Amino acid sequence: MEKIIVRGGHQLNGTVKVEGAKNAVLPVIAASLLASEGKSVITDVPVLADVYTINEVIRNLNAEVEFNAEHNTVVIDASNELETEAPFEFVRKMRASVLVMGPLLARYGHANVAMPGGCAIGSRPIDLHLKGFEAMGAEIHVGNGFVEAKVNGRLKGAKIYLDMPSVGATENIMMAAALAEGKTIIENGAKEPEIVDLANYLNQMGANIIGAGTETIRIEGVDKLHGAEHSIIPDRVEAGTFMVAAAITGGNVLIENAVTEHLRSVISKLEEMNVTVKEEGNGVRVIGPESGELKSTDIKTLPYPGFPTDMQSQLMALMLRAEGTSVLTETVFENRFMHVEEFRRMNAQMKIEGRSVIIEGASDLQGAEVAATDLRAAAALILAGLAADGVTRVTELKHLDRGYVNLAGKLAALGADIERINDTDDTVKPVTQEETEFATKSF
Ligand SMILES: CC(=O)N[C@H]1[C@@H](OP(=O)(O)OP(=O)(O)OC[C@H]2O[C@@H](n3ccc(=O)[nH]c3=O)[C@H](O)[C@@H]2O)O[C@H](CO)[C@@H](O)[C@@H]1O
Ligand SMILES: C=C(OP(=O)(O)O)C(=O)O
Repeated sequence: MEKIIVRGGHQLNGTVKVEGAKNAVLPVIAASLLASEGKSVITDVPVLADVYTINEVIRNLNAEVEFNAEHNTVVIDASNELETEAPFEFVRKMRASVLVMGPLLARYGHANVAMPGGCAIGSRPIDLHLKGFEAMGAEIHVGNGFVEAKVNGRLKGAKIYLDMPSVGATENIMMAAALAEGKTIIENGAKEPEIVDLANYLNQMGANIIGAGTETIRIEGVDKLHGAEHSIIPDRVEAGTFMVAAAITGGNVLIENAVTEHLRSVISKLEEMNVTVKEEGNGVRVIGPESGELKSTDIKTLPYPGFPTDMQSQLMALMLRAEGTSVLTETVFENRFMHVEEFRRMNAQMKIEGRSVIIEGASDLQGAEVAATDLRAAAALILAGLAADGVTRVTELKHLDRGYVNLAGKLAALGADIERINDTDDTVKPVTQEETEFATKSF
């Protein structure tokens, strides 16, 4: 079994570079299905399991995809006639596969995608995506584990109010509306930087979208879209994870490519906790306080620009080491506290009360064998391990590989005592880019 082994107590120092954002590249690759002519060239693509999965999804739909992992580039030619069915084997691995629905429906008037189902962080329905398609004239049929959307002729532009600013629904509707007849207005849309990145890519493809990044997005449908070149924005969650790694070890780390504008809410909480954060060059320098000087704080997760749910478990790890009582409230997903039990195995003093976790710090964290319950929980357990006494072993690394490129290797380069091992052959080896690629290819 693959494990990450962390021996805590080492300060992190040096420079680390952030990859392209997972949550930006997945919709961008899905959007490439809208191009009935020309090739798309996507750069700054992170080498992640989820990227291999979305590439497989669109290959299966008959798009041509070349992933040059060494150069972080994906070239997509979707000018062939495409299939319109995405089976469960892909959607099960990665919920973002549902993002092919908007493009297929808009281009072919038909999409049949396996129902994503719930996952470890919540039930995650797609009702808002479907309501949007219906408002544009699609008929929706749910049965036999699939959700099918059909329209006679083209989708028609519509005014769509989202009950909540769902990232995926905003993306799916924006992609569908790009090729619809007439104007679509999305109200109460998600404002995440990844939405802006997708809109920029769609506009490069010939779409006419304004207002992305605000709650009202206006899309004037066009008849055709073509391939385009696009580079993916840096991953704000990976950047935030390294910020916590520096803070929790009392280290001093320059995080290159971190976009401070995308990280305001995280930076503000780190500063409240007595962590120093300074913009430097094209990144951010994070300096953790001396041991015993981290201060407690309260955090509530919210849609952007509020505090991101994808940084909740990492900040929870930091709160464990802060003096005093911290309260962390999760409002985006109803069940994103599975990591609490794992932290408790590391001697964390905390309890769940409804949608909040009350943390009594500073806990004397002890190394333990812990299992990652989802992607960000995997990172958070590693972060806790950096500050724990003794050896922490983190298992269930398939979650980690979905969203972090070589996290163990990057932390080791900053001075952490960390390695990734495979128990079955007992060889202890550092994680290289090639190994990550190899491991993720077989997913
Ligand atoms: C690939 C990707 O970009 N994933 C991100 C995306 O997920 P994702 O796009 O799935 O997240 P959403 O913003 O859609 O979900 C937010 C909340 O809305 C609910 N909801 C969503 C859609 C819907 O039709 N009905 C409904 O009730 C969800 O169950 C959840 O409680 O945004 C989340 C919230 O920032 C992040 O944690 C994920 O990392
Ligand atoms: C929840 C996440 O991703 P996904 O929506 O792909 O599950 C995440 O990136 O933390």
